[in-house]
Amino acid sequence: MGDEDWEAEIIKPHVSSYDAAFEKDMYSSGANGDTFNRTSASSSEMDNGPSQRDHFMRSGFTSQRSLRNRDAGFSNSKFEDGDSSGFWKEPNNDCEDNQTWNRGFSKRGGYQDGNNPEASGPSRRGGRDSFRGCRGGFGLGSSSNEPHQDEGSQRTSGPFGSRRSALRGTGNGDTSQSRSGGGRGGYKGLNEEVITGSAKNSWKSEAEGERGDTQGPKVTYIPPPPPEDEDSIFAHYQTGINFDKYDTILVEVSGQDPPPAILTFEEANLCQTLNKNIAKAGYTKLTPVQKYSIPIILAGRDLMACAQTGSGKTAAFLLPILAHMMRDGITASRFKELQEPECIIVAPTRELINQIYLEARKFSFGTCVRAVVLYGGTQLGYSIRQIVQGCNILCATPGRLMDIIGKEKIGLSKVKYLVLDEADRMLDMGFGPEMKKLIYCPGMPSKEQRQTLMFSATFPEEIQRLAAEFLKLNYLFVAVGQVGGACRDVQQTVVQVGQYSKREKLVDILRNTGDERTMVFVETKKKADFIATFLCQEKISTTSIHGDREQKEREQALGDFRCGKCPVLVATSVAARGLDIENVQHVINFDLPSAIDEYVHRIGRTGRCGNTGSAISFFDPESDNHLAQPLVKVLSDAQQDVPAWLEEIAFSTCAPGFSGSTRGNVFASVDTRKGKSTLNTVGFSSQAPNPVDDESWD
Ligand SMILES: Nc1ncnc2c1ncn2[C@@H]1O[C@H](COP(=O)(O)OP(=O)(O)OP(=O)(O)O)[C@@H](O)[C@H]1O
Repeated sequence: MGDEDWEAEIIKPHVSSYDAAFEKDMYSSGANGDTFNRTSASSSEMDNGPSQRDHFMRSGFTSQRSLRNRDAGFSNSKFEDGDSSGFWKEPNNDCEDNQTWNRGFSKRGGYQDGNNPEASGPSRRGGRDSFRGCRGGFGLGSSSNEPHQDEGSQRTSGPFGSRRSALRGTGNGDTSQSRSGGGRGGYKGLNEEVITGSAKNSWKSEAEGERGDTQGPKVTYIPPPPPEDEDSIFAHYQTGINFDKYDTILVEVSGQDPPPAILTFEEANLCQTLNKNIAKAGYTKLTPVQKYSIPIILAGRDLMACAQTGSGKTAAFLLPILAHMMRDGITASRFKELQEPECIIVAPTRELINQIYLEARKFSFGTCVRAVVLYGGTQLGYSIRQIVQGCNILCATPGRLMDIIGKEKIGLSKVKYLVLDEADRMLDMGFGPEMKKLIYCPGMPSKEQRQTLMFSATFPEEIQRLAAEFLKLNYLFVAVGQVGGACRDVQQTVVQVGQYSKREKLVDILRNTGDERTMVFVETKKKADFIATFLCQEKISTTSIHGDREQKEREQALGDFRCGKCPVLVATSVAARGLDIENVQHVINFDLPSAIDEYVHRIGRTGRCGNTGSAISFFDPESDNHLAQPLVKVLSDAQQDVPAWLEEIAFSTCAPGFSGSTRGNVFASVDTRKGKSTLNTVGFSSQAPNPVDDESWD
């Protein structure tokens, strides 16, 4: 869309780009309405490997004692006698010893002990689950070739993987979107998403070829409004049996003069409306990150907070910000041409920022604080229409945010709070430049004049150092448990599976999990389509989410997964961070990510808020050896069984400084201001995701 168009679009009614004929094609006749391209993954294509059965399928997986003991569903004999059709076969040497045993790494002790804006505005309603519609499954692009054939070469072999900076334009925001067909990279448009290629070295030519193409089809998608009824707004899932165990996790606060933690919501002294909303949301007890972060933010301090996945970081920043806004009053008015939000929240993906927005809307319910969300893949005019109606809390993905700033639809001079959720991702090579642009935008208050808050479950040291540019010198660092550690409520299992055996194993697992919600992570968009297609062919109701799907499809896929219509969601790393979906019981890493922090985020889609979950990861020694050491560390720190074979690989690929023994090092403080940490950082990402990862981000 050209610059000249958006004004008109504000006035004109819009229909989305949705094409009924296309939908009919794409959403027909699969298992449970799922669609797949029957010609694209024909059995002949899939069944052209060696025909011998993989030894591992007979004996390896079932020898995982912990798995069998803890989750009978996974230790079914199906692993021993799966059918032989339709799979690539793997020579039988991909699992010599799959026994799980402890060698001093696991079971090392338990948890460580450790104006009066209120009610004056129009009420806004909606719900946390804005993703409506449980219609079709997924539409698929062509995936006629086995994807791994062009992916293997992209896997990283070094500890930090190969890195590539994201290429972003600075255009007008409405973008051309490619479908996944043809397996091309995911050029998604200016500013919103990275330009990538699915084949080695292809990104460059694609970037050059498409960068100047701002004339692609208009993005006209307007997301459905979130539900407006109070029940939907405050819908929530129950905290799990381990919620109270959060209290035993050791918390360390570093930096000068931190305010004391609070123990109860009452101690936070929030206004009545906020307290009501907290109660309606079902929150009765603070999580550790909330106990420490809320008073720090209320005291006006800058903060970098690291706490495990699913432990309530969103409310930890939203509640004190809202409390301040209620106390200080707000200035935005729906009648102003230029909206000047007091708070800007950025997050790396569209679905995550939408989720944060819904949380902001929930907690600000019944107040005159108005939250707005902007993200790519939606009509720019629609974004602008949202803003001009009044905007106090602006939740945005970086690309769309910079577009809107460029259009002078928001002013930055009133910004008091800048929040970077998934901050390590927001500061890496992919988004870092955009974030720097943001803080140096004309009008943006300097770091001395604003409060900057960063949250994540992982905080590589290099990223912490980069963060200093955004934060006041005396910022506080809150570490809940092990920085970068996995949530202990997720039972982690790593199994050795060769590339060619993965699909068979996946199907076996999914047949056992049945309708239990399961997220399957793969490394590339093309593979996500391929695996989703394959699962549908296997009559497993599946949908997929990745950066090549149109936004409407992404939201629909998430909606279908949330409501259980499609209990299996195949995803790239676009869904790895932040997504809070009720009842996700299993995460399967069909492909391991190239960096361990990504692993921590992925498995954190289950086991949230004190609930338990399981994660199974397929470890392919051909491509994943670089992850062995950090994986051993993450498993042992989370008191999980470490397979002997994984330890062997970890020791054999031992980097200087890796002791193997992490005993006694359950909690390592890694506020970089305190000097070099004891954490071994091999395999921890410090910059950007590798080219395969970042193709899916926006
Ligand atoms: N004090 C609380 N009491 C009950 N539920 C809570 C509390 N705090 C947060 N929750 C709920 O816990 C779930 C996880 O919270 P949230 O999404 O903020 O986690 P997170 O730490 O940001 O996770 P991630 O690292 O994956 O982004 C949400 O459903 C949220 O509503």
